[in-house]
Amino acid sequence: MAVLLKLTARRSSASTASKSFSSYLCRGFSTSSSSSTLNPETDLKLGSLFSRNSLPLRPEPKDRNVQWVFLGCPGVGKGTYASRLSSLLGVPHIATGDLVREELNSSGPLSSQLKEIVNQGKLVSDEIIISLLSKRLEAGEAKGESGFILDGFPRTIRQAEILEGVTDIDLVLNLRLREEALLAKCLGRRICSECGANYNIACIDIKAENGKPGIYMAPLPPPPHCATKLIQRADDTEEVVKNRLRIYNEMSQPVEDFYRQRGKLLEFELPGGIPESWPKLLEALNIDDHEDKKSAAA
Ligand SMILES: Nc1ncnc2c1ncn2[C@@H]1O[C@H](COP(=O)(O)OP(=O)(O)O)[C@@H](O)[C@H]1O
Repeated sequence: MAVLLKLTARRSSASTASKSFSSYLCRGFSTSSSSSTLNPETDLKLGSLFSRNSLPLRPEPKDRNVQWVFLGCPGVGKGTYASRLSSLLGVPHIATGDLVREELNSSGPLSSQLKEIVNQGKLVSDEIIISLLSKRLEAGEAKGESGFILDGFPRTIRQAEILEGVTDIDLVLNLRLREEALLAKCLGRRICSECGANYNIACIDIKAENGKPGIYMAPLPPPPHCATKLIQRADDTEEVVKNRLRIYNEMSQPVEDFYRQRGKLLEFELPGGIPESWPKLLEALNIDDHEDKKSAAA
């Protein structure tokens, strides 16, 4: 597949490179409550993983794959677009929500604690998220992965600071969608319990009003072999989604500002469903992929 990435990576200044993850982590978490579950042995791994790739070993953009972050409200489609771009660019799509759900469904020690937090729509502690992300990056590194598209991380200023302290993020894409569509999209989300593919049974048709354009998003129905195996995420109920949206709106502004100040934030308003949005997103990202543009609706 012919992909031409024209994006000029915007990198933070080299001075940030000397800040180690551990110093951020220790400083950041030293003031956290006594209920902190910080495990330095595990949590410091994120820093060592990144710092193995950091100055003086920190590679130049031409030597490494993209390091992007996707921000956006629950239901906006971060997972869909991050996953498409990850296939196109050959970098892993790492969604912290998926890492949390894997841990929650395991028989690990955090499972019941996570279930309670996630099913109320609350955020998991920075310590746990960093620990899960560290493990995922370490596993990826062992498989020779390079670059990433992070989806759902960072969600707090502390997470953003930790990430900024240990590696260079080239671009932060902030996906936006009309508020009215978000709840319906979350409630319509379905997952195949067998293959894990994501579908959406909601048909969103918001008429233009008060100068705002209308928006139409067709459902993404499952093929017959998945149709009988669909499940819904336990946190995709109306009450929990409303709570997630409220918490996201509360926490996201400072994270957006953090990246805006560093000149890394790219705002992208979704104009509709995948067929309308995907080619425009590629254009906004300066990515040329003739084949993919043609098959956007696929
Ligand atoms: N970076 C993070 N910080 C804290 N909690 C997180 C983070 N990422 C995921 N979670 C937890 O996992 C849940 C599911 O995340 P995600 O799949 O990204 O959902 P959403 O559709 O709300 O964006 C969140 O509601 C939260 O409890």
